[in-house]
Order: sequence, then structure tokens, then C-alpha cells
Amino acid sequence: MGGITSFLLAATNQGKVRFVLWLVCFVSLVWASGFFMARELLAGMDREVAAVLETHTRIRTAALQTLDTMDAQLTAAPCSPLYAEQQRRIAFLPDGMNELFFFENGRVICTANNGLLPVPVALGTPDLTPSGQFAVALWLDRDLASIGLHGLSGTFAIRGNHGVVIPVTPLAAPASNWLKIEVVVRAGDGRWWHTSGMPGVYADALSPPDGLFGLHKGNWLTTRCDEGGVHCLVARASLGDLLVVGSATIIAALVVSAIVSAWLAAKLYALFAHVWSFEARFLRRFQQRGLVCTYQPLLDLKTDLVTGCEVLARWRDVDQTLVFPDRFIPLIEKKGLTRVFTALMAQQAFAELASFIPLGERLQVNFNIFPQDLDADWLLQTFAPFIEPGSPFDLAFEIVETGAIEIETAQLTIDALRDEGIAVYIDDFGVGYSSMQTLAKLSVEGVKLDRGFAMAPDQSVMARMLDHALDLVQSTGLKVVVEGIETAGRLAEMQASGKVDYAQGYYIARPLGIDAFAQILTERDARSRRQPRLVA
Ligand SMILES: Nc1nc2c(ncn2[C@@H]2O[C@H](COP(=O)(O)O[C@H]3[C@@H](O)[C@H](n4cnc5c(=O)[nH]c(N)nc54)O[C@@H]3COP(=O)(O)O)[C@@H](O)[C@H]2O)c(=O)[nH]1
Repeated sequence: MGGITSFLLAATNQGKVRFVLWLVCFVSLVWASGFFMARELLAGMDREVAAVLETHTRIRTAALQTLDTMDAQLTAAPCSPLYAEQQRRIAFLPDGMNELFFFENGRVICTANNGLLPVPVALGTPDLTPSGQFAVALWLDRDLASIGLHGLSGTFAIRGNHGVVIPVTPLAAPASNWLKIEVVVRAGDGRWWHTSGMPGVYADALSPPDGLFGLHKGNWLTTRCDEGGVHCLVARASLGDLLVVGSATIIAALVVSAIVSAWLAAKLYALFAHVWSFEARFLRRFQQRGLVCTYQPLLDLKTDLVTGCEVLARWRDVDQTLVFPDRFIPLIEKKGLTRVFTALMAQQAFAELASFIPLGERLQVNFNIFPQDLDADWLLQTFAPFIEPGSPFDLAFEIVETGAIEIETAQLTIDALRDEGIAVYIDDFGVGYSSMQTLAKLSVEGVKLDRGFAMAPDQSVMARMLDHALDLVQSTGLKVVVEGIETAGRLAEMQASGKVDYAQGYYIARPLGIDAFAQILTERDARSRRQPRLVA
């Protein structure tokens, strides 16, 4: 998880990640547009098919109604003159069914147009026998010359003894010229006959879809049958034809998808970067996990022993890298979480330090306190375990002087803390707001010179100022801590000056994990100090 997040957030991978996001959005949008276009297309095809089928349904209904009328009104003796009269009356009804006939023993005996046939006409086996809802037998697409209608063809539809000739129905042209339609008549046993339109379309519809969006071999097909399922219409739209006909729409959809995808990808990346930004992940997690206490040894120059440490925070990021406080301290301040953070540090440091400190030994423990948290009640409560009777710790707070510190209130707090045995040091003395003037007004235990002095190269202005700063602080009678000791020479210089109480710096040791710090304490004697002890 951490690795993936770091990979995604790495500046060098941003281009690739944005491109992949764009691609995913683009493919999804094209897919979605394809899906909706296919759906609309099929709905449109269905509407067209329904319109064409309506003609067939009308004719079918007319044929069935004519048969009903014949059953009801042909009361005379079959094929008698009166019967012929009755037949003609029905044939003249304006429903398109003009040829009616009497049928017996598989033969047409008499018709409305030609009366009694000289020789009854045998129709043979019907193509469609009556079944289910459709109680009519059909002889499809027959030449009508045998019943005296030369040059015509039609379908014989017979129910009982009454029959009607259904004229060939011309296929209404579909509104869309890229649509191919075929009309078939289907038997209950699965057989089917082409009646009009483009042969082969129905056969295509019998194969199952084999492509995306319900495509059959590169075609969209839609089938609709009339009531009873006798007449069926199949419409076919080929993808190739559609790409040509709809090329303008498709190009527009691709361009719009590309633009929208670019916008979406940028938004998604921004959202991801926001959710997984350092700020978001630190604030989301630091109270539960990742906070690490490190301990930088404080060397007592009078005894040459490590007698204390400064507790310094680190945070382990999701990818396990250790983050330094300059990245998260400003966040903590910005979000007003300084007390929560300091309390967590106090808790964790106490648990770690108390776990190994030998009985009877003492250790000075320095914490950095945010100036705005200089509140005696809260500090005493938060650091209570360090100051309770029998505690092996001498607690000290380091406070950076800022313009926000109100001297009189600060002094009250410092006094209250001193009453409980807690020392207060002015941190980073010599830079920022710290001044001799305020130092004179504040009664603190000591000052910690800003590390810039000790770290400055020999002979530099800062290095020369170090000596003056030491003189100044010493004149106040306060304790002096010099941090930023990076060389043996600077350490020797500080020892020789006789003006420094404690030294801290990378030459003595870097901020250490609890195990390494415990190890240093077990070796704390003069011999171990004389050898270089660069750790980490
Ligand atoms: N309120 C809190 N502030 C905290 C806490 N933990 C840290 N901090 C503040 O963050 C600042 C940076 O700290 P860090 O990166 O840990 O740096 C400390 C030392 O590593 C560094 N140091 C010490 N010796 C040397 C050295 O020889 N060379 C060198 N280049 N750097 C050195 O100095 C920093 C200690 O500073 P200070 O606090 O002034 O003693 C830091 O300013 C902390 O205030 C926290 O828990 N709470």
C-alpha cells in the first residue's frame, strides 16, 4: 500500500499516472457511450420493426375477422347461388380480403370471384397446420391461377370449411436506409419461410450474439413477432454501415470523451493527491501510528558523561520512510494539534525510557514545548509520570522564544514548573526573537545556543560570535547548552572554555532510537567519550 502510494505520488511518475487515469476514463467513457448508443440504436430498430410489423398484424387481423364473418354469415347451402351471394357481400367489405372460398376434403370447391370451380382444386399439405392460438392452416405464397386468378399469388388461409386468400404484402421500406429487414412465417416446429424483405437476415438472428453490445457477427439484430408468433420480422444493422453513417457522431463522441477524460483525470489525480498528500496522510494517521521518539544524548562537560537526552520526534510514513519534524511540526501547529502531539510524545518517551533505566540512576529528559502550550496545569498533567515521586527523570522543557510569549505570564508558568522540579531552557538562543533583554527578564534554568553557532566553520563570523554568546549567557549565571557539535575540535573547544555545561551534537551522537540510546547509557564513562562515537 505504502509502496504503491509513494509510486503514484512520486513527481517522476505523475505523467504516467495521469496518462493511465486519462486512458481509464477515456476507455470507460467510450465504452459507456458505445453502450448507450447501442441501446438507443436497438430501441430505434425495435421501433422501426414494430412499425413494419403493424402492417402484417393488420392484414392478419383482417383475415381472421373475415373468417369470423364467413362463419357467421355464410348460412346458405355451400356453393349455392345464395351462398355465392353471401360470399360476395363479405368479399366487398373494405378490408382487403377479396377472395373467399369454400373448402372441403382438402379442396377448394367454390370461390367468391369465380363461383363453383369446374374442377375442385386440391391444395395439398398446408405449410402451417393450425396450432395453439392460431387455428388457421396456411398454404404460403401460392400461384392463384388454379382458382381462376391468373398472374396473382397469395397465401391460402383456411379455418374449417372457410378460406380466404391473403394477398402478398409488400414490405414497407424502413425509415433508415442502413436497416435490412426480412419477414418470415414460422411454424410451431421451428420451420420458417421467407416471405419478404432481404433473405438471410432471419437466419443471422438464429445464431447467438458473439460480440460486445449484443453483436451477431458484426451486426446488431432485432426480432419481433406478431401475436401467436407466426409472422416474425428481423432487422439487421451492420456495424460497418453504422460506422460510415454515424462517423460524424462517432468522431464527436471520441473528441468529447477525450476532453472530458482529460478533465476527469486531472480532477481524480488532484483528489487522490489531496487524500494521499503528506498533510492528509500524516493528519489521518499520526495519532494512531508512526510516531517515533528519538533521543539525542546530552553530554555533561563537567563529568564527561551522557547524563540526559533531548526527545525529538520523527514520523514513519506509510512507505516506512522516516519523516523529519520540519515537515510535520508546521502541520501540527497549523491544525492546532500541538497539545495532542506533545502528549503522545510524552507518553511514548516515558514508556520507552522507563523500560530500561537502571534502578538508582537518573536521567535528564528534555522536551520541546510549543510556546503557545506554556500552561503549567496542562504541562504538569501531561508530564505527570516524569515528575511523580520516585521517578528517575529530571524533566526539562525547551521553549523557543517567540513574539507571542508574554513575559509575565510565562514567568508565572516557569515558576510553577520549577516548584515541581521541572527546568525550563530557552531554545535556539541567538536567533529569531531571543534577546538578552528578555533573557534578563525571564528567570529560566538555562539557554541552549542555536546550533548555527557551533556548526559554523572555524574563523567564520558565527564561530567568533559563539565565544561572545557564551560570555553573555555566562554573565547571567544561567546554564549553557551548546548544540550542533559536529567535530572533535569544537567539542574540545567547548570543554576548554569552561563556560559550557552540556554539549549536544552529531559528533557526540545523532538522535537515536531507544535501543541505541540505551546502549550509549550503558557505556557512559569517560573512556567511551574519548573515542569518536558517531552513531547512525
Ligand atoms: N515541539 C516539538 N518540536 C520538536 C519535537 N521534535 C523535534 N522538534 C523540533 O523540530 C526541529 C527539528 O528537529 P530535528 O530535525 O530533530 O533536529 C534536531 C537535531 O537533530 C538537530 N541537531 C542536533 N545536533 C546537531 C548537529 O550536530 N548537526 C546538525 N546539523 N543538527 C543537529 O537539531 C535539532 C534539535 O533542535 P532543538 O530543538 O533546537 O534542540 C527542532 O528545532 C525541534 O524543536 C517535538 O517533539 N516537539
